[in-house]
Amino acid sequence: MTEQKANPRKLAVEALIKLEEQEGYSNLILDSMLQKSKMDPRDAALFSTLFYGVLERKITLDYIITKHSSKPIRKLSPQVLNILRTAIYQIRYLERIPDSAAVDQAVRLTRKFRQTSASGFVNAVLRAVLRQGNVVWPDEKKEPVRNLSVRYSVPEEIVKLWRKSYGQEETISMLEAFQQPRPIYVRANTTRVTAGQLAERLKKDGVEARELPLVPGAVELQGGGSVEQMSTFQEGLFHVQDLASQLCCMAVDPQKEELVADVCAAPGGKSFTLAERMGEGVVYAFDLHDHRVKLMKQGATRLGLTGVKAAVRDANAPDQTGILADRVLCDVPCSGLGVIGRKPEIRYKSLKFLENLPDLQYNILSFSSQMVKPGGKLVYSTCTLYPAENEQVVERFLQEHDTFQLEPVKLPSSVLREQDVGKGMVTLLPHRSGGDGFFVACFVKKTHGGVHAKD
Ligand SMILES: C[S@@+](CC[C@H](N)C(=O)[O-])C[C@H]1O[C@@H](n2cnc3c(N)ncnc32)[C@H](O)[C@@H]1O
Repeated sequence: MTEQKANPRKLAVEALIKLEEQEGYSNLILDSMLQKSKMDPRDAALFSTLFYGVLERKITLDYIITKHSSKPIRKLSPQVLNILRTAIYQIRYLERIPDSAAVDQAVRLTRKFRQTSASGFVNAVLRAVLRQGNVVWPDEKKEPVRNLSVRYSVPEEIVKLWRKSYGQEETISMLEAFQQPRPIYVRANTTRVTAGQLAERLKKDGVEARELPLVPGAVELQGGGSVEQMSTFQEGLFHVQDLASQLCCMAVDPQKEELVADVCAAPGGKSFTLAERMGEGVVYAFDLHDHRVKLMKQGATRLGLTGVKAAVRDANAPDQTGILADRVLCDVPCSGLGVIGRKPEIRYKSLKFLENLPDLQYNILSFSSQMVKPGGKLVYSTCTLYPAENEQVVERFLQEHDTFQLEPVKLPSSVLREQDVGKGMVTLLPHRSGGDGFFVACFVKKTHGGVHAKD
C-alpha cells in the first residue's frame, strides 16, 4: 500500500491546535511534526509558513473572522477556527497561492477533520472575506490601543504597556520590526576564524553571508536551510546567536585571561562568545538544569573552547563556590517579550502569569553579586521589554546594595535610543539594533565603602 502524502495545510491546523492545547514551544512542535511527516521540502516550507504565519497574525485573523462570521469565535471548534485562520492567512499574505485554492482547500479540510457540517459556514466566511477586500481597522484616534493590537497581532495589555514605557512612535516602529522576516545571526568562533573569513567560507558553500563590522565577530545569513548541516558549523567555526545577545557580550567586555561567571548560561551562546572574545581565560557557565548543561558542554566541545567550564548550579541561592570573578553575567529567565519576532506564541501569554519573575530575577542578581570581586563588573540582562523585569529590578538592587553602582553600558550609539547613550541601563529595540528586544544594565563593585550584609 502506498503511503498517503502528508497535507501541509492539515498539518499546520493540527500543529496550531496542539500548540494551543499543550502551550508548548512553537519550534519544538514544528520540528517534531516535520520529522514525523517526512514532507518534501516544498510542502515542509508551506507548512512552516502557515504555522508561523497564523501564529504571528492570530489576533488580526480573528478580528477578520469576527467581522464576517455569524457565530462568535468562542463557539467555533478548534478545527474550524484554525482552518479559517489558515485560509485567511493565505488569502491576505501569500500572494503565490490563488484565493480560490485557499478557499477550496479549506472546505476540503473541514471534511478531513470530520467537520463536514461546517463546510458551508467556512465557505461563506471566506467568500465574504474575499468580497470585502481591504480590512477596516479599529479607529486609530478613538481606539489607538485596539488599532495597534489588531493590526500587529499583539494583545492590548502589551500594547498599553509598551506605549506607556516606550511611547507611541517607538512602539509602532518595534511592532513593525517584529513583523519583518529576520536574518539568522551567527557569531564567528574568533579563536579559529575572523568574521570576514567565515563570511567568505559560507559564500563559497553557497550561503548568502555578510560580516557586520559594527558588532565584532557577527555574521548575518540570509535564506533558509539547516545551519547544523553546514560544514562550517560542524567544524566549529561559529554558533548561532542573535545580534542583541552579541551586543550584550560586547557590554560585558571581558579581557584576556580574566575569570568570568555566567550564572544562567544555557544553552551557552553568551558563554561561548565571552570565551571567544577573551581568547584566553575561564568562563564558568552555570545553569540550573542538567540537560541544558550537557548541551553547553557539547557546544563548547564543538567550538574547541576549553576555557568554558559548564556545571549545574542554582543561581537563586547563596553562593557556595567561593568564586570571585572579574565579571559576572546574570542573563536571567524572563518573559521574553523581546523575542516575539522569533517566537510568536510568547506574546499571547498573560502578563498575570509572570508576576513571580521580578522576585526571582532580583534574587539571582543579589546572590550573584557575591561572586564579583572588588572593582569587578556585574551585568544584568533580559530578552524582554517589560520595566518590571528590567529597570525596576535594577533600581531595587541599587537600593539594597550600596557597594554597587551603575556604569555606562559601552555600546555603539547607533544601536541605542538617544536617551540611553552613556547610561548604565539600556533597552535594545529591534528597529534600532536589528536584533531582538533586549535590556542590559552594567554595575561596578566599588573597591571600598558601603556595607551590606549580602555583599
Ligand atoms: C535567558 S536563558 C539564558 C540564555 C543563555 N545565557 C544564552 O545566552 O545562551 C535563562 C537560563 O536560566 C536558567 N535558569 C533558570 N533558573 C535558574 C536558576 N535558579 N539558576 C540557574 N539557572 C537558572 C534556565 O535554565 C535558562 O537556561
